[in-house]
Amino acid sequence: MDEANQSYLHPDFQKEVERLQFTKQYMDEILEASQRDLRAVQEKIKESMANLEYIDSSDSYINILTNSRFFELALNQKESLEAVKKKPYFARIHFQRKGEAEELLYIGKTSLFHNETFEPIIVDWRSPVANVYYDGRLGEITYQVRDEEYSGHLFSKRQYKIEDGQLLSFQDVDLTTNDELLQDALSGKADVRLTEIVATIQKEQNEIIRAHLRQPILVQGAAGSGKTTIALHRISYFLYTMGEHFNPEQLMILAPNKLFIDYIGDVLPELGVEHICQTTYSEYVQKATGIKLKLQNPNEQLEELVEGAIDALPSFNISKIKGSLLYRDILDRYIKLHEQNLASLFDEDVYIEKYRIMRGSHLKKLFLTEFAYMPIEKRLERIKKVVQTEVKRKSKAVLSTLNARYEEMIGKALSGLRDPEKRRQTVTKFIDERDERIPKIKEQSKSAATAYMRRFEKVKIKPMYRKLVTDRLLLRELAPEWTFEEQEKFIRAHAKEQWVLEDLAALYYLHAKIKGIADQFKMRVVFIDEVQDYSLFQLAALKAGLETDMFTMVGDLAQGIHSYRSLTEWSPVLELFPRANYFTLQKSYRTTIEIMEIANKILAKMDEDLPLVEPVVRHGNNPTFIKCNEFNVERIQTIYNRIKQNGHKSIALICKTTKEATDYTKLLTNSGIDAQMLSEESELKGSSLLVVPSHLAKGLEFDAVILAAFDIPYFDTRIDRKLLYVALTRAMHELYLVGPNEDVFLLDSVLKMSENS
Ligand SMILES: Nc1ncnc2c1ncn2[C@@H]1O[C@H](COP(=O)(O)OP(=O)(O)OP(=O)(O)O)[C@@H](O)[C@H]1O
Repeated sequence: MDEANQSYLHPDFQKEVERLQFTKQYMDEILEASQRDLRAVQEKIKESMANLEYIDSSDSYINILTNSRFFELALNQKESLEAVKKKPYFARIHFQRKGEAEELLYIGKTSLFHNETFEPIIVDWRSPVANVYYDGRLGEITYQVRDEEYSGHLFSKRQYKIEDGQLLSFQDVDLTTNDELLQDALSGKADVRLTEIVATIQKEQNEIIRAHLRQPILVQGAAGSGKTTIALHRISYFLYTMGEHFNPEQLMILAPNKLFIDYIGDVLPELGVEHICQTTYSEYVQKATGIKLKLQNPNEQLEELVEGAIDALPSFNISKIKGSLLYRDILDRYIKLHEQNLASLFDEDVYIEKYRIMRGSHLKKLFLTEFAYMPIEKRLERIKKVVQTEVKRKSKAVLSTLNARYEEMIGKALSGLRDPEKRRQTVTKFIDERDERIPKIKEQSKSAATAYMRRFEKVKIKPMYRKLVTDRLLLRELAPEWTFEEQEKFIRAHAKEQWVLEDLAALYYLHAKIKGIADQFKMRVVFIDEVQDYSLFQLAALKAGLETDMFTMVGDLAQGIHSYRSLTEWSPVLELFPRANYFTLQKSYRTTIEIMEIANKILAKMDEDLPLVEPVVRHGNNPTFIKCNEFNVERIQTIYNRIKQNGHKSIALICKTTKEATDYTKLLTNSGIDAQMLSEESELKGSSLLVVPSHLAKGLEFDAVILAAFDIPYFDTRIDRKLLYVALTRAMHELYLVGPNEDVFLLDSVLKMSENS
């Protein structure tokens, strides 16, 4: 029997039970107190936090109070509080900070402090000292709090299994012990959606979660290495550490599709993250630019390629070109041209009546130089303000000079002209002239700026872009790198007005450079999952529009099924983000050793030189090949039932294309099987057999996967190898391959044959 299972025999067991009891009781007290007298408790907590800076990262009472989320929960959400009460902490460290007394710190999902003794009852997993738990080593250690280094001694780490508020067992861990909590977490997971992993975050994952928050990061991580999970934990850590200084609405996660947002939907609230923006690139761009587009299905092209086993794409591949930095350069030239056209309109000066108020050349200089850091139309708005101010100031001067001059002329006429009739006539003439000019000047001064600026018409981005892709002469001027034939091909491809995903970066970039991104869409921090499916220009456009490089990007080149239009290597991304820290993750936490062995065979066939994935030690059934010449509902049902009997809940039938998925779903449902075809708009339900086109399976995971290939086998092409690899790596526990032979899965006879075959 292992240590954890006999922990009730441990001399500390009773003490640990009492500690849990005490914690829960204290939580109840806080809950009651918070409801009784909110203000008084707040004050007390403020006082008591004053000396605990090194435990939480906060630098003020207010922050500490914010960090004590437990208290907030107590105030607002009884339900969440109950959830925390069921499992107040998952680990304990026995730690001595240099120069301080030894402490036992209990680590949980939220912090809780004693408001009289000032002692931490639970320390938040995101707090600096909790890093000691994740960092791995026992003995002398150091940790950082706001760039300052602290040192101390870590005597022991203990992990707890607590369920429904009851202590089941605990285990002391060091580097030599098998991480039981992790094993448990990996084998017992049967959720359709992703979950939080705070209790079992591994050292290399922790390094990414806590990597410098003011620097971009790029992670190349194997399938199932926890990229998505880590990105979400980093968001939680980021918001916790930034505290009130950061508005969560300015943080954006970009996910591949709506389905994926649903898939990760549970984790963020579990991690105390709220109000952040979760969207897709396409949705974000359309909102930020205010341009509504009917986009062609971005997977159509992929499906055409995989159905036809097309491997060699033309060298002038429009999708790829639209994602390149050369395309950005072409747009830059286009913007420059537009800028020059506008600049030439400044050749005229600003006048009121015959008085020159401002020189056009000065305004032109403002436009092209001083204000050049702003988007074009923002510059024009600023220039209008400059003109308005100047008109106001100068028109006052003009008026007072004119008034004075007329006064003088009238005075001279009165005193200098002897003939009364002539005097009267002259004076009247001056008065009439003055009375006519002055109001006119006043009137003109009100509208002079607007009248001058009228020549600068605002552009509409969509037609402006459409002109670029359809106007031969313009393209000749702006894309001299392309041959005549390439230019013609490009123009022909756009004869019909059709919008594709690849146009979004261009539209966003034009909008950003000409109109600027409105504040509510100006995210300060961006998290991108599946970043290998982005083009360099998509990333560059976003970076330019948001004017920040604060991106956390995670992806896997081995899963780059859209590489015909997106990234194939990381080096250009690192050039685009020169401040970025680059990390790699090689271990897979999702799949069993047996499944990973098969997936690694496909990985080894890829052109990219990616190292094989190391599965975390966890065994399962051998993947099974079931020979079947055509799709057979009964066979699928037998496998489905077998998997269910094995106790697994989330089960997917992965097909190569959408068409196959649609056909098979029909066949299954017609035979009374509860099958649901997944689409980008679906909501995830765990109860049925999910039929999933391979491209849509990316990012998701299932207890068991049945991979079917009949009509369209996986070809030995670049894209198909990746699609197949994605499909194989979705399975956590069981994998079945159903098809006429193993070749359709690019495998030779390495699989165990099913007894039923
Ligand atoms: N430290 C951990 N403790 C427990 N479970 C973990 C840990 N790390 C990852 N996992 C689990 O491994 C699975 C894979 O994680 P995740 O989906 O985040 O990986 P990924 O790298 O994004 O995968 P993919 O690239 O294939 O989409 C999830 O079930 C996650 O909960």
